[in-house]
Amino acid sequence: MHSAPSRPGSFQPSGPLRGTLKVPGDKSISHRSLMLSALAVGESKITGLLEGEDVLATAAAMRAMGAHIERTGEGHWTVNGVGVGGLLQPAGALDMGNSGTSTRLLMGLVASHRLTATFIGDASLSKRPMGRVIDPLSQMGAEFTASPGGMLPLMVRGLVPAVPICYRLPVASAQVKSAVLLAGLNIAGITEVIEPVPTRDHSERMLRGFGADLTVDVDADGVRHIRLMGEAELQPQQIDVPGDPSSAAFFIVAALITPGSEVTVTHVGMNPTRTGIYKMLEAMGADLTYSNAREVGGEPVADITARHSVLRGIDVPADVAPSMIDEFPVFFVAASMAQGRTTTSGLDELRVKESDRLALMATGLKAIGARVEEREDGLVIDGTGGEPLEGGATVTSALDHRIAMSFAVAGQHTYHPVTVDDVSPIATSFPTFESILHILQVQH
Ligand SMILES: O=C(O)C1=C[C@@H](OP(=O)(O)O)[C@@H](O)[C@H](O)C1
Ligand SMILES: C=C(OP(=O)(O)O)C(=O)O
Repeated sequence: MHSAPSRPGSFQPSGPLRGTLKVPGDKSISHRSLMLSALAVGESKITGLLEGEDVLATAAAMRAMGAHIERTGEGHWTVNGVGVGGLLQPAGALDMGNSGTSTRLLMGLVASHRLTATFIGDASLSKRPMGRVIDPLSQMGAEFTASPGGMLPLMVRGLVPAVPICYRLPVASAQVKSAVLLAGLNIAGITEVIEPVPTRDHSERMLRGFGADLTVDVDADGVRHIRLMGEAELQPQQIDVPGDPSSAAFFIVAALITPGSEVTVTHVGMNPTRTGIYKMLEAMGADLTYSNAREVGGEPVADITARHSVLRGIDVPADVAPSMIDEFPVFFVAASMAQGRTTTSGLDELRVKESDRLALMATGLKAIGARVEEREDGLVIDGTGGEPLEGGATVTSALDHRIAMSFAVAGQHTYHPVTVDDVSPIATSFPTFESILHILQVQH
């Protein structure tokens, strides 16, 4: 799916960043809205859908399994679903491109349907661990033939009727949680996921919104017990997808590090399981203000304004990690220009994303003059105190959109341009990133 040719990008400061912008729809919510709409009987309408390559991979897969999915305008999509249990045998392999979320959630859906599906992906996705979903889905009765190390390409043979399980997550992962819950939709009885560390809860919110019988209880130790009653009947919905807080974070950090900047991002999802980046930036002294707080389709939303701020280094508590898991690359950029030391830990998961994000960020930041120590589970960064970084180097993005965008942001406050060897992966989650950055640069 990530088929755009490789293309380098050069980023350099052009003075303050100014303006008001909207970022595309939330990637996690976009995937889920297509999947659940495809499992409802009748017509759902989605607005604000992210039209990035990852979400288009999900749309193509749901079509291949029988859903009628149509784009009716920019971000406007109509889905006629097949009903829970109604997915059909796809004719060919499902190409997941670069998208871990598509792969793991769809493996869950397929696991409890009477069909066999082969999942393939790009070079990055083919190195990512799928054992974490193969384990619980095998307990439910699905059969897997995977490449060595539990990787793609892999084949799933679903089972009907499959077996409901109670599964305690061994790793803090919303994708694993969601895979088990989505499998549970077509299994009689209660499927339970025990979540010791909270992760993004979009699946729970949206399953309930579609009419599933799902409860969440938090026990005395703060552990979440999520129970879903199977053989659910989902009702079609109208979904307005909020702007992606992970995408917004790039422009918020760009404004914070670039002197004279003031940027407002409107309609940003403020689900507390996603806002760790904003809390940590505020702890560093960031001037952020929130306005127009409201609720859209069961998710909190607000406008965020960021003004240039001299940030102070902090110790990021390890338990904040899940609520900012995709924002660490750009957070490291902010830390590299802060006053004093920033320490992060508990970030082993960053090594199994689209790239090894700890290694790539440490190498790239050092190449452009930052002081970074790479530890096994985090980075320790001594910032410049608000001074620009040196720049003047080419960094590697390794099929990782967030690495590419993070270095584009770093290039807003350097003495010499920052070159990213390949910016094409940005299209997986944020196809309009470069054009928005350009607009902010020229609106002085
Ligand atoms: O469920 C989701 O939509 C996602 C969960 C996270 O992955 P993990 O579940 O692997 O932590 C995140 O990194 C990814 O971008 C999207
Ligand atoms: C990790 C990410 O996505 P995925 O797992 O869906 O590839 C991401 O978008 O940063």
